[in-house]
Amino acid sequence: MCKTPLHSALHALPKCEHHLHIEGSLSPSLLFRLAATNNVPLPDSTLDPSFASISALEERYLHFTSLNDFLHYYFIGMSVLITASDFESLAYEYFARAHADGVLHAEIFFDPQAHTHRGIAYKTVVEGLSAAQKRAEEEWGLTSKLILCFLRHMSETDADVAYQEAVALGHFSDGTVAGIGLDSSEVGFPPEIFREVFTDAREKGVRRTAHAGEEGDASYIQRALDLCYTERIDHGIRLVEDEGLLKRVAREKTLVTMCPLSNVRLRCVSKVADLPVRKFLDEGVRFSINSDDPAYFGGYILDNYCAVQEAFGLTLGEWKGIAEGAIEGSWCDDGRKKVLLSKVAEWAEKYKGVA
Ligand SMILES: Nc1ncnc2[nH]cnc12
Ligand SMILES: [Zn+2]
Repeated sequence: MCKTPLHSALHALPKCEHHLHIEGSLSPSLLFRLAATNNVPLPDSTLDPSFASISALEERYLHFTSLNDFLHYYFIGMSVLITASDFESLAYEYFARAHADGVLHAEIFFDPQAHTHRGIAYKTVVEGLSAAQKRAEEEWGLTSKLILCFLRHMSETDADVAYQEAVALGHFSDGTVAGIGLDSSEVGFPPEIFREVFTDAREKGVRRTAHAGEEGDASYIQRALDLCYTERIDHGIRLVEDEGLLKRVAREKTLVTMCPLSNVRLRCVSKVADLPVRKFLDEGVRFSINSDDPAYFGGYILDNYCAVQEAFGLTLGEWKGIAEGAIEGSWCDDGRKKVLLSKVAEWAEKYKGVA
């Protein structure tokens, strides 16, 4: 339990999560269990002692030095996911945890190329994730969307193969997949490499987002917006380096999906208090708070909310505004948004006077 006196109010606050890599919710214990069940060899622990035990791997996750250092473990980790049922269990466990943290709507990333390149069919991945989404909605009323992410360290041709597979299966037109995103190593892989696929997505009415301004400078954000027509920016913390761009993002109400604990673990900032939360609030930048890869970064969404509260001491009114902005920036329909907004209003009424 975190130390903030607002803990129960933050717990009860109706939340939307927009920045969650489902493969990043694979805990070391599940990783070892699936490696054994599926007979997937893990790296030799004489070469990398992190793989000697669950606790050794957990300990290693405390010391990432950069995004690329983390990605090395992230891609090894997901190699244990083989069957549709593995993907279903992974996503169902994430939804259970998100529900317990007060998430009512989640938009989750998946990395199809990381699976197809090791022989796991795109259809297998989506079948498992969709089954979990259905169960989460039936059991808890937790609505969700899938966002197909392209790995930016791979070519645009490779991204297009993944994209065309989803198009051919009708996954964008039938709503199985709501949108596309861009993740993996940022610096040296600017968004415009993928402009053709993003342009096609825009023409087809497919929603678009991209990681930008995590390790890359503010120009990555500007290029994602102008050359890939992204409607959201994932991370976006380096927006503060370009005052004009920041004002534009505020004016255009572009949602920035922040991930505080991730930014500290990957050393983008040294502490949560160094993130531009106060600046974004003062300038009217719309943002949500998210967990990114919770099994790797030491916390799920509520831990991230609490970390922000401990660092910035926000008021209930400010949290209400953040929650409303997160709903407005979601990709669910207007009916669902209305329901979510009314729950935030009920929350504000219930907790008024607490702080
Ligand atoms: N924080 C992050 N940045 C870029 N790519 C990712 N893939 C998973 N987590 C990521
Ligand atoms: Zn991310």
